[in-house]
Amino acid sequence: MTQQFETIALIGIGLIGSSIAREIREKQLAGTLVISTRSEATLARAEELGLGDRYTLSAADAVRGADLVIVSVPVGASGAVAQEIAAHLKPGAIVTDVGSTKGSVIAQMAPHLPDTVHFVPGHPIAGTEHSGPDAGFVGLFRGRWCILTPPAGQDEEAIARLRRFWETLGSMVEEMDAEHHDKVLAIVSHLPHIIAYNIVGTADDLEAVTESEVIKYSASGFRDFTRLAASDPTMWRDVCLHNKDAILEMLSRFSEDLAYLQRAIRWGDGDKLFDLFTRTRAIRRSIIQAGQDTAMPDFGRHAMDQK
Ligand SMILES: NC(=O)C1=CN([C@@H]2O[C@H](COP(=O)(O)OP(=O)(O)OC[C@H]3O[C@@H](n4cnc5c(N)ncnc54)[C@H](O)[C@@H]3O)[C@@H](O)[C@H]2O)C=CC1
Ligand SMILES: O=C(O)C(=O)Cc1ccc(O)cc1
Repeated sequence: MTQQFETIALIGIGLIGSSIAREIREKQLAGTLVISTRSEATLARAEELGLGDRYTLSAADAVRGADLVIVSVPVGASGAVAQEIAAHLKPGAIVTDVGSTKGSVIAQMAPHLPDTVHFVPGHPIAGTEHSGPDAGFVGLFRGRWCILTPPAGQDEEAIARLRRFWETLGSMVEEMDAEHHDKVLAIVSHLPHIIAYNIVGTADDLEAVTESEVIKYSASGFRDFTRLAASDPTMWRDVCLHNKDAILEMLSRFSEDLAYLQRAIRWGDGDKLFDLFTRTRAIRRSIIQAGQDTAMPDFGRHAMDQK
């Protein structure tokens, strides 16, 4: 493959950062790949794994001379990273991130970044419940969406270069505004994780009563929840704190619908239950039939946007 950037700096080398690093190396997308993270042990591990060409604990040092800077840290740390790198960025550099929330990352980073760089926030909708540099792998982004949320008026060439980068990693790229991103992701990604954390927590509380039955009889439905509930606590604490409004809005809709379901069960209203379960089964089947089980569902932009 052809080199796309002379120097790429990766700040943060966990699941996402190290997956990107492996792709860059395999596809030879950078002349030089510089890796930075704040923990000495993680940086040493990245070096052992041979993920980059140069390693440094200083994010400021890492971005000097870089044409593309990718920030891959928990969203709550993005402001501090932006502040640290701002004065050392090369004019004309593209600065991006991979954070699961976009409004908050933009609010934290943009005020620090100089006008001489192109800020194009991004979010690959691909991941696992694992974290750290060992968890990454080539192919994570293949066939997955990557959403870019550039501010209005951002340099088109910078957006096009970043789009091409993600497409080279196998992603399908879509652009949308940060507010819409945060609402869509609240329902398709953030709520499922919160519900998983909650149901596993509830089962854990019940375990005192049922002894070890929760583990013993856990069927695949419960096991699926435990996978999501094993996701990184720092990352998901930050997602909850940094997409608060959209998550609370979706949680309140969810609670209303759950109360409807609860009432149907209480009053033995089998028709209501059957109708809902039939509708949801059709949604799953249509996704599978269209071969789009990796695609972002179109939840209807207008419905999502109205409060
Ligand atoms: N895990 C997932 O499935 C996905 C995560 N994301 C987003 O990607 C970002 C990174 O997540 P993961 O790679 O999963 O996390 P991770 O926990 O595997 O890695 C985070 C990395 O950031 C470093 N770090 C933490 N605070 C830092 C700071 N202040 N300065 C410099 N480095 C710092 C850690 O040492 C580690 O190298 C998060 O913003 C997350 O929301 C996006 C898509 C999927
Ligand atoms: O592990 C899973 O099922 C995920 O949902 C991964 C994931 C987690 C966070 C994101 O922002 C995007 C994807």
